[in-house]
Amino acid sequence: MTPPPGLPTRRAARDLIAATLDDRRPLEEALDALPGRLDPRDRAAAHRIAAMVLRRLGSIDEVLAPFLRKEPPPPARHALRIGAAELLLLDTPPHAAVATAVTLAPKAFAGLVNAVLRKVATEGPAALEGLDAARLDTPAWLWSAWHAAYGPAVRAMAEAHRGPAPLDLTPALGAEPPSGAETLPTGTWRMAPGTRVTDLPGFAEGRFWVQDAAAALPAILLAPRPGERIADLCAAPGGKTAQIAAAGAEVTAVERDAGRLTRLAENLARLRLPATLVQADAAAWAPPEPLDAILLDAPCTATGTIRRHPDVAHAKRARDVPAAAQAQARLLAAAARMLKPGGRLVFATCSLQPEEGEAHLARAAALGLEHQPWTAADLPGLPEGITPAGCLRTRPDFWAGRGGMDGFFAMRLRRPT
Ligand SMILES: C[S@@+](CC[C@H](N)C(=O)[O-])C[C@H]1O[C@@H](n2cnc3c(N)ncnc32)[C@H](O)[C@@H]1O
Repeated sequence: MTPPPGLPTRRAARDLIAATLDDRRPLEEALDALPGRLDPRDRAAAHRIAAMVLRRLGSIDEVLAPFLRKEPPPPARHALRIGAAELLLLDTPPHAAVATAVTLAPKAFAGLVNAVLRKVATEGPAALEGLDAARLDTPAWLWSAWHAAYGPAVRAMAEAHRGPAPLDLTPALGAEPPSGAETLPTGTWRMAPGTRVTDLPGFAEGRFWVQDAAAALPAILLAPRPGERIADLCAAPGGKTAQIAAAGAEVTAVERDAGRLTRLAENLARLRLPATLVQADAAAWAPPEPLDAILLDAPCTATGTIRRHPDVAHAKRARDVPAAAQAQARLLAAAARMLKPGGRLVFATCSLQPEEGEAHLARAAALGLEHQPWTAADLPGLPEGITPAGCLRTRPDFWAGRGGMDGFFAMRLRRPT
């Protein structure tokens, strides 16, 4: 049996939870901010604990509720959450889980944390079993929005968020999959959750890049052709730029954030793929001449990525959706002006909210763009991903038995000749 993680791990886990829940910072950013001296294994273990707390927050708080007479301050609450997650969900030996959570709590709350976690150790498993976890672990506004959009499938969607996501890779042309990879029907290589991409043979040589199976679909459906002039708007970290460049098109990647554009440049250098890089607001940028095609992967609430980023469920609020949709509409209008007559545009978001997906069909029509629906034949590996209206709509519960996929929306538009 692997020894339970120690105190530095739990301290780091608490810092990650506090950063995401109290300061509403992205988990990835909080991970980057952990002390550099932290051992990589401690860092990975802290990430695992924090991700579990964030995935199962509603259930964990519900199990704790009967043992708390009043709300403890956040540092004590987070120590309790970590202890409960370890006791109930992470198979940590009870004495280790309780003892480290007690040390983690502010001194004045050590007794409370000790008493509550001892009760959780004995009564918690049965209490957890009786809960409606899918519902409790999904913020209420997301549950109702998804229920309105997808009906009873909301339950399977919520259940898909319960476990860690696999590592998905898009292969470079002619590359062979690493051992242990499952090749999915749409061409993605899938590795077990927790696989470190940098440890895989072929990583440094640029034989693949990290990209969720669903995130690979918009560029596949754009069907870039050699020699076409294509802009990838909102491009970093560059998964879709790489797909377009690998198809032989002349791609210009437009990204507003300088740091993220640097990451995109590093990724393309590793993959030995060419692209013109532009740091600009895509809504204000104009190409030197009208384009054959555009991929607009617009910034969004990212509610389709909760299985990879459990912090998103807690960071976003209902009011973020109309704000994101408005920014997307502005980018869509700008993109429409960049196309040559007959040029095509794939608009995509990794959101499950229809306001950031299907609702843009009407906006596109108002801009004078024609919708060019896809059919199931355009996506042979995943016919269920094409809606009756001819858009791409994936959900986290698709391919549930194989590890799921991100929620994505995409539609294809054409500027009339
Ligand atoms: C959803 S991510 C794009 C993922 C990327 N297409 C890929 O496949 O790797 C959105 C990106 O858009 C960038 N962004 C947001 N607003 C932008 C704007 N107005 N102009 C250009 N880039 C923008 C963000 O910095 C972020 O890197």
